[in-house]
Amino acid sequence: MSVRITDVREITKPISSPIRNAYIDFTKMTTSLVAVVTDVVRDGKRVVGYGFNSNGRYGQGGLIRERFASRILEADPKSLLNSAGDNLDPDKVWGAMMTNEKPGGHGERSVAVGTIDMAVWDATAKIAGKPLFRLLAERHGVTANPRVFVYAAGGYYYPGKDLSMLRGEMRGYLDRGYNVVKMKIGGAPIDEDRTRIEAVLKEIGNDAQLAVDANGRFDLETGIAYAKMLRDYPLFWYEEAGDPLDYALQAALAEFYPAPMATGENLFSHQDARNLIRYGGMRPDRDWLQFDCALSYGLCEYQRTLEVLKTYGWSPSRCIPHGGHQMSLNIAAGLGLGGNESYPDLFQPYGGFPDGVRVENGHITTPELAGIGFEGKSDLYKEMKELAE
Ligand SMILES: O=C([O-])CC(=O)C(=O)O
Ligand SMILES: [Mg+2]
Repeated sequence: MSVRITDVREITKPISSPIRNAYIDFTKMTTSLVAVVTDVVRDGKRVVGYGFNSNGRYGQGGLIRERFASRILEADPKSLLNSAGDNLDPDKVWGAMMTNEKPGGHGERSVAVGTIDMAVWDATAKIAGKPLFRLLAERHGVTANPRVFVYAAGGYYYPGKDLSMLRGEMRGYLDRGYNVVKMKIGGAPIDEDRTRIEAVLKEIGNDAQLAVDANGRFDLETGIAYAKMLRDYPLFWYEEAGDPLDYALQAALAEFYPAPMATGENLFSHQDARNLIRYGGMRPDRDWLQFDCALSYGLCEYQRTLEVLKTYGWSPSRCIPHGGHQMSLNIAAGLGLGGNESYPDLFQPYGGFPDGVRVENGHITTPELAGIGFEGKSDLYKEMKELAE
């Protein structure tokens, strides 16, 4: 039986909206949708793996076409297979993509590779005829747990959005079964943010907890001023206060903020993750790590990141990835992460869960669909099929 990647396709799609966080607006946001086409047939259908990058970084069509897709297509097909020769070996495909790439400078390249890597894992699990989370658990010798904690991310700044709209948005998440919600801070003066936080806390009462996200906006002084304000409230976490690479700032904040903090969505390699753990003063008993494989060289690299964390005594259960995609849902269910982000009202059709999956008590149950499960989400699969089937 032949197993061969016959094509790697990319199309850049808009995921734009008028929302704004403390650093960027999303009026021009895009994503790369990628298809890895194979010559394998399962259940009478050609196996195609799909991937896309999560929000925050833009589509990567240029890099994908100029370097990463062509390296896969130019490689000896046998060099991309597992030792039995009956499936792709994602690490080998990853190695082919990264040929002649120097170390360091992890940025847009990591998004391009992460997007293709998602499609390669989707194809690999489909060829194996299993949900990706089951495949991952088997490979790591652990027990999968399809029940995954998810929280609702939103609370963006938005033209004309007043406190009652913010409260209504949060109430909507509670109505849909979430018990942790997240809102943006740092895009308004601190007193206004305090008022926004108090309004949301009043709305959610004891039904849910609130996390806040500054999107890397603060210098040390502002980060500390916010820490002093935020510690008056029982927050779920204080996220990405300062620049993602300013580990000293992150470490200094711990002196002013004893409650949980979260960061990592803008760290794109296991080396950067290691620096955060070495120098960022993150506390393994309470803090959260948000590395997002779709932005950071994919699951091949994410597994190396988890190894780094293990070396430093961190449990995978402290990881709740950024991005709200089904790929991280599978990693959470397969490898015991602490949960996954979700954007109930944003970045559609890319975010979210397969049709019919409901949030109950802040958890979902990952369905038993082959691959990542994109075929179970009809609006998303419609766009995917247009690219490759
Ligand atoms: O607003 C964004 O860039 C997304 C983000 O930080 C998050 O989901 O944590
Ligand atoms: Mg964030």
